[in-house]
Amino acid sequence: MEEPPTGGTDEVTRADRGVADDAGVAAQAAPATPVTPTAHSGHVGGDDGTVIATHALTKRYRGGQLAVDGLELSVPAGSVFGFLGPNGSGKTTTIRMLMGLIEPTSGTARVLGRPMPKAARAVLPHVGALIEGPALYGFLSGRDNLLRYDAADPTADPRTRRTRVAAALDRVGLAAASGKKAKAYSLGMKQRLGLAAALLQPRRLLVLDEPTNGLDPQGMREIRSLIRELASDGTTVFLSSHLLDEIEQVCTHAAVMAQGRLITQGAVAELAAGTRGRLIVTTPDTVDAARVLKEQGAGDVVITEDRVTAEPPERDLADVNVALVTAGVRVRGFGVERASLEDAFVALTGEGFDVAG
Ligand SMILES: Nc1ncnc2c1ncn2[C@@H]1O[C@H](COP(=O)(O)OP(=O)(O)OP(=O)(O)O)[C@@H](O)[C@H]1O
Repeated sequence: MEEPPTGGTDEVTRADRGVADDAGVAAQAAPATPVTPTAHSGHVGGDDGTVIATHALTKRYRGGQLAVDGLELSVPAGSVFGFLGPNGSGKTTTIRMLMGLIEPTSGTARVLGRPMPKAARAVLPHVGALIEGPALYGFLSGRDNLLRYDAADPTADPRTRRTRVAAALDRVGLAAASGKKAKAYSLGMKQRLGLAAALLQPRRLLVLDEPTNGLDPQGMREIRSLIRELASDGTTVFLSSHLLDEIEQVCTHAAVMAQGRLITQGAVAELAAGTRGRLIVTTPDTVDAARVLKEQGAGDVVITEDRVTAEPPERDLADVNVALVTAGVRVRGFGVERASLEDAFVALTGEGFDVAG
């Protein structure tokens, strides 16, 4: 498919995006993209229990970069779905296609049961999005920023605007700071204000692109607990992240991307369970223990201080323990650590998970 004729960019439209900013606040994709539903918008579906479904979704940028390659994504309703991958693996490109901001080169994407970008006008009012940081006016207070967002939504009743804005501020814990100028907000507060904008209307789906990026640990915890709260109300949350532990902490489901391709997807517990954990032996006799473990068929034996870790051999681990003790190794601890999503990623790709920004 040809690129859309939008003045040399890959954008379908920038009409709904934020603009002015006097305080260096990221003025990029608008959260809670307000779009007028069309006469033929009708019912927005996705009733097969899948909120996002893509088929062979592919994006090749003009420069030739294959950013997303044949993606088959399936996001169940009610899930907190983590879209995980190192920087540059194609997450943002995928999200931009899902939100109808750019056209796929080939393949299809359905959001809430409708094709994107074709049905964007019908679908987007049901979707709250926070992409690449919220677009805020730094010289306006948090509350006034939200009032502007709400006013930009032609479906929002002006008579209930103030109540709606107050409720959204309260929801994200910004009620007390709502009179402060947005430029005085911390990064975490700006993210929360972006989330508040996405929550002005009831949403069936929230799409959050790296919502904790750049936040300090406290800010990360706050946003994560907010996401959990939102999900407990039944809203499906689709969030991208390059942080494995974030996905493990927050998400029920995940898809793992690497170099534009889907590596795996499914319930987080099952993704990790499919991978064997590591055998951990705690002992003062690490060198002997490492030798015995190798003799017993263990792979990737690593010594760290008083621990030897290894890929468990195929045999009964009770026999491995007996072999250690028989060889005179004083075993203080012996067990298999549950596999993490990172172990699963490494097992699937044969590579470490590069989180370098
Ligand atoms: N507008 C563009 N034009 C050309 N190439 C692009 C464009 N946007 C992204 N890319 C390239 O496409 C690939 C995927 O980028 P994308 O931003 O989708 O990845 P990502 O997983 O979201 O990474 P990050 O977390 O760093 O944003 C990268 O190699 C990137 O350089």
